[in-house]
Amino acid sequence: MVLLKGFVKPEDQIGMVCMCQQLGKGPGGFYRPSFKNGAKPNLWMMSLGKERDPTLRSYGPTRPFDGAQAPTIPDAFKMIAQTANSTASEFPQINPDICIVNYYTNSGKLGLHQDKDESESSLTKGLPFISISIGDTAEFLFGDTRDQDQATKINLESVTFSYSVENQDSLFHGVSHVKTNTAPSWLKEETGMRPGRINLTFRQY
Ligand SMILES: O=C(O)CCC(=O)C(=O)O
Ligand SMILES: [Fe+2]
Repeated sequence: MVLLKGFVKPEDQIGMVCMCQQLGKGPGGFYRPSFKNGAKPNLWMMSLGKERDPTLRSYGPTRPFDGAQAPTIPDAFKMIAQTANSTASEFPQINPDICIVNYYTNSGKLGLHQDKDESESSLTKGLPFISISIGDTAEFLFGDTRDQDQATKINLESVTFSYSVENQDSLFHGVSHVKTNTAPSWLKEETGMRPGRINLTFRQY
């Protein structure tokens, strides 16, 4: 995993938040998913490019509960993700066709999991996910097992990182909590963003 601290410039963070606010209110916008175990964490989700079904753990053109199509990934988003990808030069370059946008309220969290819903070919090639975090800082956990106590813990501020997912060796990761009132004040002033954190993961199916 590579962590590029402060990689996304403030004006780009502001632009991304405004675009997420706009897309989030439209068709295919933010909704509160339920997960396989029935959990409904304080998390809102929106899929761009392809629609991800977190219950079935698969992708499709539309989402089952309202038939909405996933909005297109804005070119500006792709450009930022691809620049991060080429900066982390140890990873192969991806052409993202999926972007999962998560909005965590201050009580939001995401249990340790592996991302394995992408195509066999993407997973066997070990293509990276490019992850961008904006807003309040999160405590991010990662490790080789689902055991939270053994996981490494890092703070993800408004930064970006990428991690490689490989078929047999896929990283467990999750968000234990979001730290209240840690977002940069200019972000709130410029966007009116509510307390919480936005995370975008760019993936190639
Ligand atoms: O919010 C994060 O940093 C992680 C998001 C994530 O793991 C996912 O959407 O699969
Ligand atoms: Fe994930």
